[in-house]
Amino acid sequence: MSNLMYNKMWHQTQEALNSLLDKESQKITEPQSNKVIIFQMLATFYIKYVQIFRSVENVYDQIVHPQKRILIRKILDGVMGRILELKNEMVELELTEFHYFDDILQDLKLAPQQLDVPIPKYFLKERLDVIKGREKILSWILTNSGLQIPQVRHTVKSIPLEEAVKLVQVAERARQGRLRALFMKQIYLQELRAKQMKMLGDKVVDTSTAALQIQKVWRGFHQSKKTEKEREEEMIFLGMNPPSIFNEVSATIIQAENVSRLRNEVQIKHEENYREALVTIKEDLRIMEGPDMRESLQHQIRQWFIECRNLTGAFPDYPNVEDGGSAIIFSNKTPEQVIDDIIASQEEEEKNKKKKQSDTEKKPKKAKKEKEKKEEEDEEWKMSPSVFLRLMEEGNNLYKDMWMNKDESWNFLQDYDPEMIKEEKRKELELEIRVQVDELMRQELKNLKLAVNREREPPPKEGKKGKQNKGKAGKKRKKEKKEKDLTPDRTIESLYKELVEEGLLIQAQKFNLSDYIGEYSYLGTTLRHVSIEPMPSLLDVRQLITLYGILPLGSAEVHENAPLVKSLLLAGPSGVGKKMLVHAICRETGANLFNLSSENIAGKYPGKNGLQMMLHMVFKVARQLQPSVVWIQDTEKTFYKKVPQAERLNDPKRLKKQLPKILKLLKPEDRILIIGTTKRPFDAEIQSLCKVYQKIILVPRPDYASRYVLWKQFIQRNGGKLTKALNISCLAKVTDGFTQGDIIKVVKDVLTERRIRQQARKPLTAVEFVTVMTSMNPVYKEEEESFKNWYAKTPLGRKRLLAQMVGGGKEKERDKGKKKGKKEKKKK
Ligand SMILES: Nc1ncnc2c1ncn2[C@@H]1O[C@H](COP(=O)(O)OP(=O)(O)OP(=O)(O)O)[C@@H](O)[C@H]1O
Repeated sequence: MSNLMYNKMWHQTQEALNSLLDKESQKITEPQSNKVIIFQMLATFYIKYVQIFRSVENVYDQIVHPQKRILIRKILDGVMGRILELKNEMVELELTEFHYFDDILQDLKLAPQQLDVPIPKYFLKERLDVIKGREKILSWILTNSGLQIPQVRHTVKSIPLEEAVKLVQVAERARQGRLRALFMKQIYLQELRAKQMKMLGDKVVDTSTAALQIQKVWRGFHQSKKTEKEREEEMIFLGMNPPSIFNEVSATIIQAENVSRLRNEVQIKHEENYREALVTIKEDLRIMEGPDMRESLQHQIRQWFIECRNLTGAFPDYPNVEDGGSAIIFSNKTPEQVIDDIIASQEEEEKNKKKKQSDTEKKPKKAKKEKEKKEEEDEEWKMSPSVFLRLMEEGNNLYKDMWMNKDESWNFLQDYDPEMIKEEKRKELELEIRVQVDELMRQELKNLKLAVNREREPPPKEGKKGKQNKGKAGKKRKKEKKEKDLTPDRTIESLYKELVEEGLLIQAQKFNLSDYIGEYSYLGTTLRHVSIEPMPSLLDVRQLITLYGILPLGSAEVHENAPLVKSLLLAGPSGVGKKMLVHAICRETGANLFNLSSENIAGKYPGKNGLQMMLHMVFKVARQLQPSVVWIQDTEKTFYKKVPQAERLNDPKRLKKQLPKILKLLKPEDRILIIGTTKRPFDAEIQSLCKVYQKIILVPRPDYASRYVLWKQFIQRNGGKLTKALNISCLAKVTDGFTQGDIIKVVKDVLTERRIRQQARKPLTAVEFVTVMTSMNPVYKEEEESFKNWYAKTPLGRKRLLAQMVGGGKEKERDKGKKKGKKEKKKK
């Protein structure tokens, strides 16, 4: 697409954002008490923000104007953060991590695919060099230390020469044998035909009957082929079968991809031009306008000296550098105003002191009143204050002021706008020159005072300042003491190397989140209406991973200001893709992957001090080279109720006491996520487990729809061909209870190289897969139930159960609320 098109897209998105911001600011102030209406409102905002996010992300990825990109990035981060804030609101309101919007999607005429939260491409694109460099270093260390996992390759075995000759001989004789057999067959057939001719030659042949016979057979054959073809065409026409070009990538898409790649190159070039221009334009301005600026500043300040003396009879005191120098005088204020301001601020300080004293006396009474107020407010729901709304509003205002009506007819190539840089740099330059001028003028004032008034400068109050500084430094030192650096003399590189060699820092596998296949749950809301808690679909899980894992790790702005998620627990049966999701998070954000699984740390860094050193090293490197993921596989072992005899030697509970301490030390600016995965959460002490893991995601086994997609994709990826003989729907139905891991294994077992070659003659059938699958164990209902029961004991699960029990008629109310809403809509 062209520059014009992307500009148009941006303007449209801004318009949509503007109206959404207006609506939100109206709704936020209205207190609400009906939970159904609140949820509908939150969900609608959420969906609309996701739409805006999708298009802003696309625009940011493709627009080439460097100054526009700075603003769009700001808005993009704002929208991302707002989505997370709204999600958090919904979780607190509905007391569940999974939300279903199918009814709202229907109202808004949107497809479920449009609700997919995209992963901004800039997460990787803007750090590509760093990530690639780190990958290289990692694999270099791994190969040097002999830890590199051998890549799955067909190894070539060397054999002795004699054996090799024998092999070639056998193959050659077989080839000759096959040729000879073919030759013999031809001779035999020739002889047979000759014999038959001899026998027939005696009979009188009726050529017309023979022709008729041949015609009959041929016409039958021809017609059957034709009918088959027509039937196929009809099925395609009716949309029952995909057209033959369905799987081919069209030329238009290839061209579009090329164009977007080219645009990325232009983007980088414009970015470089812009960065160069920032320096050159400033230097030019310094040469061209600097002297004038300096003179006019000096003139202004001198004027101020004289005016002040005329008004007050004495020269003024020059403002300190810490107060902003002469800049505070000329911020559209007269000297009297400045003096008045100083007097007013002194009075205010005294008032504040008095207030504080009286406050401490009144505090108990106030606290009581506040409590009562809070209780009242609790009944009426109000949106929590948002950081990102302000950010988006700032961005939106900037857009309106600068870009909305800008004439860009001169800028066909969409390179930087020099005038805007000049404006920005002029301010910077003025500030710089002002500092120099202040220094000069301070001296001049001193001389003036000496010459005219014979005054002497009062000595600077060093004593006070010195004391203040000391106090501050003292406080800081106290804070620093809390986080002791156990490795002050070591470089990050050496720590990194050691962690890799110890197997604590591992290479993330190359999985993208889009590789995690699944289908949407289309019945979520319907099931909830009839009081059945739907099992989340795989794509719901994928969505949560994006929201809680990828977006905050990818963007520092979002991580610092959005509701903070420090730890995440993925619980589910074996083979549902928990490991895959962890690797995908690292892959999508370019994060380092630390493996602190109990099996991996067993025997490493022994003793209490050793453990502390290990954790210190891991989190020091994780912090410095953020974003990072700290993965604890089979995390239930860390929180075992009772350690099994066989595992006692490993001391799996080593991390139990340390984890809460580590979590406390993680600050919003540390982009580190602790992820635990478990297939047996019921073996762990639930309280301590839930204390460590802030968010718990139950990863389910695939439902019918997901299994259908999984079978199809896995078979195709492994070289299988889908024909009418292979009934995927039947396969998906029969394999209820089996996980993705099982399905992959079966597909790989069935689709051997030989079987793939045979497909042309012998198409694949469902029975082949089912036969292999019978030897596997599915996830039994009991296991699934125990997962659900366990989840009901987690804090969020318990809260939800309680809420359901308290508001037994909640679902009815919901229906009523919905009906009410619909009626109101109709009235309108
Ligand atoms: N939704 C999915 N789409 C595609 N592949 C998947 C999906 N889910 C799982 N897989 C594949 O299934 C296999 C098993 O997944 P994985 O090892 O991540 O499961 P797990 O839940 O961590 O198992 P365990 O608990 O036994 O360690 C992997 O090869 C993974 O790539």
